[in-house]
Amino acid sequence: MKDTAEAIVAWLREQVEAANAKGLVVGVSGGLDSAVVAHLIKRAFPNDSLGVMMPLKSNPVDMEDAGEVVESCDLQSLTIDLTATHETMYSEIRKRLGNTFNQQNDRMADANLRARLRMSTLYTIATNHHYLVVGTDNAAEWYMGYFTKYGDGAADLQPIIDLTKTEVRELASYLGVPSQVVEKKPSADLWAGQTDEAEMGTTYDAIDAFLKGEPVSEADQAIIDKMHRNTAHKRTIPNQFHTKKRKITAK
Ligand SMILES: Nc1ncnc2c1ncn2[C@@H]1O[C@H](COP(=O)(O)OP(=O)(O)OC[C@H]2O[C@@H]([n+]3cccc(C(=O)O)c3)[C@H](O)[C@@H]2O)[C@@H](O)[C@H]1O
Ligand SMILES: Nc1ncnc2c1ncn2[C@@H]1O[C@H](COP(=O)(O)OP(=O)(O)OP(=O)(O)O)[C@@H](O)[C@H]1O
Ligand SMILES: [Mg+2]
Repeated sequence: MKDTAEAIVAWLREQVEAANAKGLVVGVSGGLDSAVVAHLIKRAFPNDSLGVMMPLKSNPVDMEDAGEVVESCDLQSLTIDLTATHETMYSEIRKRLGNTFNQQNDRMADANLRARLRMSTLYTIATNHHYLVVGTDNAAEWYMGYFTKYGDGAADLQPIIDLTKTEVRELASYLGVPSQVVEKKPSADLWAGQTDEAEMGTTYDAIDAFLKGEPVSEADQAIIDKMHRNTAHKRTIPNQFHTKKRKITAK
């Protein structure tokens, strides 16, 4: 894992230099993926890296773990509680939707707004510091489209996107991420009790096996194929309509 860590750190430095930026910022949730990215950005930019904790009715244990993550790599950090912001915005939207508000989609709409408020917060800070926003998607999440479009899926750089969840865990141990975070069940923490595997209906072991070209059960394969197909739109730029009448071509 030493080579992997060093290669990612070198790449992060190159990317920041190429963008004429000064450093890097990441959201730190107390989960595994952001813990790894927190350690990597600290290694890349010891004096120009920042971790942002953004509780939003979050499980207090996760925010305690996030605190231990930034301590474990001595990353500069700040906490911005988004609970009140989210409540104000979501209740205003609900009120204005009136009787067109769809109760069935309530939980997901609420959840995705959380991810997009975190994204907006990180970009506001990035602009302030002239930093780039670092994403935390791993290969399994990316392939499955298991992220909020323009929420946690939105970032300037994606340093761990070709690592399986197992590899992310190995890298975390190598980097010195606190053991309770390395061992924690992956969760988006967008609602109480949420876990990635329960929501997706398959396991990271199965997704990782599939990504490595190993056989998986028919049931797992069907879920993986379906989620990948249904989320193709998240991995591309938006479909564009081009009128042929005008001579402007913006690529
Ligand atoms: N074919 C298509 N072409 C173009 N756009 C299309 C589309 N189908 C949907 N869309 C658009 O995409 C939207 C749906 O996508 P999106 O908004 O992402 O929402 P969606 O995929 O429905 O939900 C996000 C999923 O990611 C999970 N998540 C989110 C955040 C963090 C984490 C984590 O692991 O920490 C996990 C979350 O639990 C949930 O399962 C639609 O509302 C629509 O606007
Ligand atoms: N409370 C939070 N504070 C700051 N950032 C957050 C918070 N919740 C989510 N995020 C950001 O959203 C990203 C996506 O969450 P996700 O759950 O996939 O990753 P994780 O929590 O780091 O790891 P795991 O998938 O193992 O739970 C996080 O990596 C982090 O950057
Ligand atoms: Mg998480």
